[in-house]
Amino acid sequence: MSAAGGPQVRITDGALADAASALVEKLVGDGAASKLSAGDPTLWGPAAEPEASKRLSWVALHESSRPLVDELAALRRGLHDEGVDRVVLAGMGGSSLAPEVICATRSGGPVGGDHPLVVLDTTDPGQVSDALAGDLSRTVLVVSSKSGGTVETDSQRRIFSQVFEANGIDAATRMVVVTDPGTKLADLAREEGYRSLVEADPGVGGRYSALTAFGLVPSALAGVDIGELLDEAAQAAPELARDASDNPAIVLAAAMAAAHSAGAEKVVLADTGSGLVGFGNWAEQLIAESTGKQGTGLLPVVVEGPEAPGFADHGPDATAVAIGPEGSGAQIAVSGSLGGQFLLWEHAVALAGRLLGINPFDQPDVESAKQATRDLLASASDGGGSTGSGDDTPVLTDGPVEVRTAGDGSWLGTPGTLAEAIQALVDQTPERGYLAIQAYLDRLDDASFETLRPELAKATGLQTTFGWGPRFLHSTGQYHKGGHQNGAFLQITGSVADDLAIPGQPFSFGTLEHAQAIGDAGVLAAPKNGGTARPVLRLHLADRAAGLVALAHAVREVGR
Ligand SMILES: O=P(O)(O)OC[C@H]1O[C@H](O)[C@H](O)[C@@H](O)[C@@H]1O
Repeated sequence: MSAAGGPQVRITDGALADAASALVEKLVGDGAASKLSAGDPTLWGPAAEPEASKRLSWVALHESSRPLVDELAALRRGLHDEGVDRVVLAGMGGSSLAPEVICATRSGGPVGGDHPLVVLDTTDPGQVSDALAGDLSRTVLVVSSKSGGTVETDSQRRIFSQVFEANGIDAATRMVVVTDPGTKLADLAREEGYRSLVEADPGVGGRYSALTAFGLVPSALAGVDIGELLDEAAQAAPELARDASDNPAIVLAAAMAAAHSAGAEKVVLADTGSGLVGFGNWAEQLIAESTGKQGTGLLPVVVEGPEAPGFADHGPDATAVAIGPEGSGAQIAVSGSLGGQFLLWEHAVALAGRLLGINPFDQPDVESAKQATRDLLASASDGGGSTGSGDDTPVLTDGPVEVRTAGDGSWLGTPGTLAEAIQALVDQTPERGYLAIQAYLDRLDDASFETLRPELAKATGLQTTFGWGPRFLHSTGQYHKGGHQNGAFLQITGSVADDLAIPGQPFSFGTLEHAQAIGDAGVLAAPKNGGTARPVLRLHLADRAAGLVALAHAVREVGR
């Protein structure tokens, strides 16, 4: 039995438990759990070994991150002594998802609470402006990037720096950098004399970095007791290292892999009262980016709760996973403390990678969308501002919504209305496929767009994901491009009322956001590995609020 208080995994579906048992025994027999906990890089085969040998330090972070507890407490005290207590985090994917969950969970909710953290993981000009409009006299900017070269993070740093100075604040005193040793960002932090440079453990990839400086620096500055978080992980670690059939990581890995073998590649995640806030948004990067490659993988579908469409009523292509107590409809229930669940899911996904036969530490398709964006920006600055092919004539304009496709859009035909266009996309979705809504908007001011996910899932019976762009590019984007090629994509962009220049760059935030959307749409639509092109419907909203109303009405007319 698992130790009391440690993470727990229960397969509540008898057929799935039976199917998983052979894989449980295989992992136990291979000694996979103890090898993983000892940092053995051979578990994923010879091709993955070079990468794996640089990516396994996360198994011991509950010990190696300890020195950060006192170091960060001192940094926080220094800032507080100067009245600086508003923490803004500039970072994408693995550099922001964990601290967002940590701060929201320890505050008891996503907004406000005892440990507020403003997470800036966007290029949407409105959302960037709102972050800049807070009380700058009390603000510290944590600039987090493992590679040190992520364009969103660099752009956010540039504009904060400019606006601090414009307000008479010495920007260098308000910048805390988290990055790997030797990056350009580390050099910059030294040259500019930034307040603090925290070099992270380079032996940990972004999505496994919750308990490195990437997860801990913003959380500690926001006042979270990070020692307690490490204690929770330390309590779970011995459980996860056991080569035993009740090791929760083995059970979870075996269940996900057995479901995958049976054709259920979607993992539907619903919180059933775990007390963890937004945990699914962290887990989805770990699952999607680790497994979604070479035309295979597990697609995480984060839903609003156990009553949401796609959870209890899912079809044979999905497995319902409760984060929290098991409830009706769940086939797997996962519970435990926040630190314990971080470590549990990391172990389980790494072990599932072994069972699926993929390397869980690379992300081979993420770069393609970044390159497409760079190409578009380069042609825009040559050609005077337009982002090129993305500004082509709409196939249809229905009220506030302009309708376009990407790649070979012949599947769309000549729709007469927005509803007909969405219906055409749904009709293109393969049997057991999925729909992905990708909204390049302001995830705070435009939060109501999230209601489109359950509406579309209900109307079509298809598993449906929702991602905010460009945030999802660093999370589920790998799966959408490299995983099972059975997705259909509904991309939404919106008009920008007040664009913002990016200091020192030839493009603005609005241009960058637009180029990211068009760049990714082109990559999604392009046929991969000899496969066929995938449908991408691009909707541009000339008016965001009116566009949402039009979309909501259109979705109600859709069916399957
Ligand atoms: O931390 P950074 O180097 O800025 O990277 C942020 C994110 O960028 C990419 O999209 C990777 O695929 C992610 O795994 C990573 O978390």
